[in-house]
Amino acid sequence: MQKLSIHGGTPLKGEVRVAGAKNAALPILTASLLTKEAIRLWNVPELNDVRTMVTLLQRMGVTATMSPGAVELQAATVEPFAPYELVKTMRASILALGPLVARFGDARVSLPGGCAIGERPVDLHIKGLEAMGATVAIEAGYIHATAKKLKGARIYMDTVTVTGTENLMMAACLAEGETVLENSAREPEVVDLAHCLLAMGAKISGHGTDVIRIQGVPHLHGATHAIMSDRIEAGTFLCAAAATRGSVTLTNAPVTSLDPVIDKLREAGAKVTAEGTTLSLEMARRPYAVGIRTSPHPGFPTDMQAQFLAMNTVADGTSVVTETIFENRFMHVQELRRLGARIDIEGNTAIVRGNDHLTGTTVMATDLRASACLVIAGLMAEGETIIERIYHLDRGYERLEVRLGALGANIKRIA
Ligand SMILES: CC(=O)N[C@H]1[C@@H](OP(=O)(O)OP(=O)(O)OC[C@H]2O[C@@H](n3ccc(=O)[nH]c3=O)[C@H](O)[C@@H]2O)O[C@H](CO)[C@@H](O)[C@@H]1O
Ligand SMILES: C=C(OP(=O)(O)O)C(=O)O
Repeated sequence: MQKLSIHGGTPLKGEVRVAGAKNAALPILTASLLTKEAIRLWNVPELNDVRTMVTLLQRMGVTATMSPGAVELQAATVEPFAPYELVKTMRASILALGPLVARFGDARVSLPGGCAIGERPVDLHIKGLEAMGATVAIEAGYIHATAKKLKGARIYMDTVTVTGTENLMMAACLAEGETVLENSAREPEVVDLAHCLLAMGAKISGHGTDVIRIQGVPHLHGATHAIMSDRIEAGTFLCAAAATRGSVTLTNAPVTSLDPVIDKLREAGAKVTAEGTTLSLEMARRPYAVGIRTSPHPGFPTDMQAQFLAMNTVADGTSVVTETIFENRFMHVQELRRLGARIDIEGNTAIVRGNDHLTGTTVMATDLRASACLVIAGLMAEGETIIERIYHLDRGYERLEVRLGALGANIKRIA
């Protein structure tokens, strides 16, 4: 199994281009199931999750051609079935459910099961499809949804769900009549999906707000779409630069969707400037401790909590970090403690007392952003940090060690 070896202590310096967003690419890839015509995507990140999604689509009969940064898909004939062996490696496979039942009237998608960061039920996806007239049964671990023709409905979601909103928005595109999604997610990735669907001929308004209206159409057509840049990858580079007291410039950066992250970096003492899609950060001092409370967009993203927690371990002062989205998203804390971090957990809150240094040792990554957190900790720690189980990292970061190496980090992948 591959590992990362990091010798910490070098401030990150230089320029890096932000890749396409994993969490926009995954739903947009499944949107290809909504039409028999070709969908051409640009700025597609080269990630294991993207390869898994393309494999899943190919397994269903979709033809896919991948070239660096681009994917072309055509779902002319499809077997609407997503098997457990692929769904269990990537929860986002649930995003096939809405498009499949909307276009083919019959879909069998494996239930994703639990996850290292929380239980992550999909009840709101199912309730929404039922409200649109689908019959949904759980059969031997599979969600089996059928509908002659989905019908538009007013759907209220009592919890803000990103993939739930995306699944229902895609399904509603081919439903009869109008669907209104109340308390829908406002995440930039939902908006990017809406832009792709609009290019395919969908009638959607209100994306980016908490009420999305979709007027169903009989058919969608082919389209070309460039995936938005990854705000979480960008935030991770910024956080790593701030934590190592470095200076970096990001190009192709999704600047406006980074407001909550930039705000906290400035509070930590970083100088952050933006010009067009270029974002620069300079950190001249030990970071100040910053309080974090995760919440749906435009609040502070849960996918950046672990990286800021890493920075807070060496900060000047004590911080309180509260995770409100996932009930078990502090698995990185016990690993950070092994590096010398002083963190107490009380329920969904971590209290971090800043230490003036961390010391390298062997740690284990438990999920995607926990891996990024440990990389940042390794970049700050004295001596060598070995990170095991980095397959989590490869799900969502494109050649991270190569790009950090180009910024001066002493980091390498070892067998
Ligand atoms: C592929 C993708 O885009 N993943 C992102 C997406 O995950 P994902 O879409 O899975 O996360 P959700 O927004 O659905 O989850 C938010 C909360 O809603 C709960 N919930 C969700 C659905 C449901 O049917 N019932 C229910 O109770 C979840 O358990 C969680 O507590 O949004 C998360 C929250 O920003 C991010 O961390 C993930 O990176
Ligand atoms: C939790 C994440 O992804 P997923 O929803 O694909 O597990 C993430 O990107 O941090």
